[in-house]
Amino acid sequence: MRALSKLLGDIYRLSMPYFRSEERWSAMGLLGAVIGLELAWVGATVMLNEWNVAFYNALQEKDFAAFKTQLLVFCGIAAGAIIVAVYQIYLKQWLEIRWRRWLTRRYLDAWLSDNVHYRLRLAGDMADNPDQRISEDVQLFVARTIGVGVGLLGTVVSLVSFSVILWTLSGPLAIPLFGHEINIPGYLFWAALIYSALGTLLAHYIGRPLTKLNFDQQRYEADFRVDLVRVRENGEQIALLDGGPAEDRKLEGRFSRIWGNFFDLMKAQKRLTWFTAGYNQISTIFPFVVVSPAFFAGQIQLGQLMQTASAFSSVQGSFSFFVSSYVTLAEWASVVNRLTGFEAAMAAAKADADAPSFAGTAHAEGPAVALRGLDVRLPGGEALIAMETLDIGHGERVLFTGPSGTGKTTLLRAIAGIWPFGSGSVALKDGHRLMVLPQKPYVPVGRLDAALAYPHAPESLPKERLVEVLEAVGLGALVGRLEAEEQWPHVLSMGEQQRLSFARALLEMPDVLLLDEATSALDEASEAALYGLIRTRLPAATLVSIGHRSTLMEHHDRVLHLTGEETPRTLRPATAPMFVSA
Ligand SMILES: Nc1ncnc2c1ncn2[C@@H]1O[C@H](COP(=O)(O)OP(=O)(O)OP(=O)(O)O)[C@@H](O)[C@H]1O
Repeated sequence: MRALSKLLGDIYRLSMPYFRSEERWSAMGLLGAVIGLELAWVGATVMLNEWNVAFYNALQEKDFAAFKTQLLVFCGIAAGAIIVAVYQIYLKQWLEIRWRRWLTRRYLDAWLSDNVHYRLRLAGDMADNPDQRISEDVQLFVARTIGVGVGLLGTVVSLVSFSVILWTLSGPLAIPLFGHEINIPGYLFWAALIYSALGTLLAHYIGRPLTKLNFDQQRYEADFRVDLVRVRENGEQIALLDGGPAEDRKLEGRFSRIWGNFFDLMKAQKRLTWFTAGYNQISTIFPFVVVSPAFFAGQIQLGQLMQTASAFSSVQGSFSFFVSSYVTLAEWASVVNRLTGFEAAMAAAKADADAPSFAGTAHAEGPAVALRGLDVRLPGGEALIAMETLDIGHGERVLFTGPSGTGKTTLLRAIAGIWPFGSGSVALKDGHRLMVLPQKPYVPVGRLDAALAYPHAPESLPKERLVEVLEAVGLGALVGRLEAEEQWPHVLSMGEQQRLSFARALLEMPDVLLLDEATSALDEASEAALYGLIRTRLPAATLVSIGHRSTLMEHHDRVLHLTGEETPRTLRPATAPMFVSA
């Protein structure tokens, strides 16, 4: 019971924001129309129920004129029902796609703002496969909420309407007990209620494992898909390493989880189907069994028999809503769980982003970058880097060196404000803009000018400017393909991608530029040319580089070495033989 009220609470929390949003009027209008049509549908079934009396009595009495009239009446009711059915589906889908659009936009905004997507990845398993949650789960949630919600409402209205009819049609049942007669009014209603309540309890008991199995199934499917995409994206490296068989084994392992869980799902569904199929078969005949004694006793005619049986099956059908929709309800519950978990994980990541670990107050006077009391940690809490004070002056060029794995990149992440683990203060001069050039630049698939201008729209920059920076970084040969749509991350060599990254810096003109082995794929002459370009084009920019090459030294004013021995590590002026502090 507690689980049910939690589920209902979660559904309310997930649904309400849309009906309170800026789209609330269209949302409520569409929902109102869908509900109205659902009620009209129930109205049509009530009319059909009444029509049963006249129609079957006409048959029993071989009254051809009445039969013809009733056919016409039927055509009228059926025409109305057809219009209702068509427009109900149409408007339901309209509401569905609008709601999905709104929710998708909301989730995309939340996921992509404040680097929540990156924080979620660092946080690990809290929200697996966000891609699946934003695409499939949102669609399923909206479809199921409208479908089940409106269906449930129709069921309740139908239940009330037909219960009244059934109660009126069913006389009291006299049961002899200890020499007395007990009269049960509306006994047909009670028979339908008991029959359905038993069915519901049994369906719930048998189908209970389905919620968790559905939840797991969606997760395993998504994991499998993500690994397939990784193979596609890293095809070249896998081919060079001859990693096909290894990927095959891994994917097979992934699929075996789908396979194993699906078998459990099949078994659970089979057990439930044994029950629901049997239950549905009995349901077609059960009303006649209950009503027929009155017919054979001559108390009612065929028309009344048909009307009563149809009212009985409507009441019993309404009561059995839970039995017939158990699989859908189980799927809905697991989607609600997944979205609730996703929202909670995003909210936690957003709260972390609002109180960043390394936030410092921007200063009006002082160095370009000021680090104070830095304590950078790993996600598990282990100390990585500790540093009391480091000031980097305006226009200064500093090189961080140190053995691999000592934490240079993580330090840069902390300075850039995306690393959430640790404490301390990183402050920039007021109004200064910071940009990072990573070792492996992100190059989106699509047009080259979009990759170059990223994250801005290419139209926001004059084409001559794009051409000019492309030529400046030595990619002049690509000018003719600026508007070509290609798989640029696969087409461009790593060195060319690093050049593209420098071109972005020329467009962006940041005040502080962090370069994380940003020239590692280039020859020394090209590296010197690109650093020279930054020096001439961005003479006032403060540079913080990470690198292992000794040739980098000549492009920097100061070298700081991250020691590899002790933990937490700290930056000291370089004394290692390879580097001499400038
Ligand atoms: N997301 C993460 N989760 C767990 N550990 C991490 C994560 N990112 C980095 N680390 C660990 O932090 C340590 C420092 O990594 P980092 O990439 O900062 O080193 P680095 O000095 O830049 O290395 P390299 O010179 O090889 O690029 C490594 O031991 C790494 O395994």
